Amino acid sequence: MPDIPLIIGVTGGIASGKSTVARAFARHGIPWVDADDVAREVVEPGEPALAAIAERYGERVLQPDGRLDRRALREIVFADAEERRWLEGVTHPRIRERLTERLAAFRDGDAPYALLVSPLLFESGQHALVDRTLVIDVPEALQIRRTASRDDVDEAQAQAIVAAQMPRRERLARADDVLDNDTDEAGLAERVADLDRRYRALAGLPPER
Ligand SMILES: CC(C)(COP(=O)(O)OP(=O)(O)OC[C@H]1O[C@@H](n2cnc3c(N)ncnc32)[C@H](O)[C@@H]1O)[C@@H](O)C(=O)NCCC(=O)NCCS
Ligand SMILES: Nc1ncnc2c1ncn2[C@@H]1O[C@H](COP(=O)(O)OP(=O)(O)OP(=O)(O)O)[C@@H](O)[C@H]1O
Repeated sequence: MPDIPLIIGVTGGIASGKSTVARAFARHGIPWVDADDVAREVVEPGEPALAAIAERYGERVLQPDGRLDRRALREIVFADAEERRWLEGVTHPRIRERLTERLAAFRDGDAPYALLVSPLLFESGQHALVDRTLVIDVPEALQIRRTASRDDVDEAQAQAIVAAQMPRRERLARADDVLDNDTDEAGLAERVADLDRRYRALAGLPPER
């Protein structure tokens, strides 16, 4: 029997649909923490990670008000793997520390299970924080299309971000569960409802009434 509540690690490449899936689970009363949100918190003004980034790259990665210019940093780190590894070295330990705190609060709470949503669950070792993993899977062409239509990135940069992440096949091989998101939002909601029933059973709870 796992700890109650169970923590499910939800992962998938950029624009695979993780946030959309998390919102669908929220409709079943399931809370989540998103590693991308926590990654933003650790580079807020006053945080040591932002000071380290400013020291390495200077003014060109800061906005006039002193906040991080995310687009400028994105262009640096997705063009150069060494810079990306440096940035991860500065941010990931801090992200992990905060995720650990948030997950501990979920374990003390009364939800049947909770989600850790992270694009780099396997790459960053965050999978050690969860009991079970769910991979959101989409074909690469659809992933690139959804990235380019949602974010202010062109197709070449979307490709570079995908190339910086774990290959689809490897991620699938490591998954406990897979949610195929090559569907519309209604189809996605049905797949989430099935998983919710499964996770409640795994947590030793009756289905939602
Ligand atoms: C490079 C940064 C400034 C770009 O910011 P931006 O607002 O443009 O993008 P955002 O943070 O919303 O990330 C969008 C997507 O990019 C991908 N991504 C982000 N960081 C990485 C990385 N280090 N390696 C591979 N993919 C990444 C993820 O799929 C993520 O969902 C930012 O992503 C960052 O600080 N990354 C390092 C921290 C990190 O690894 N975050 C991922 C969650 S642990
Ligand atoms: N089943 C679906 N049908 C149609 N559009 C979808 C579906 N799932 C996701 N999308 C769209 O694809 C885009 C990416 O989805 P979402 O933001 O949930 O992905 P994500 O994995 O959280 O992305 P990231 O980690 O890059 O922030 C969004 O514009 C979303 O509305």
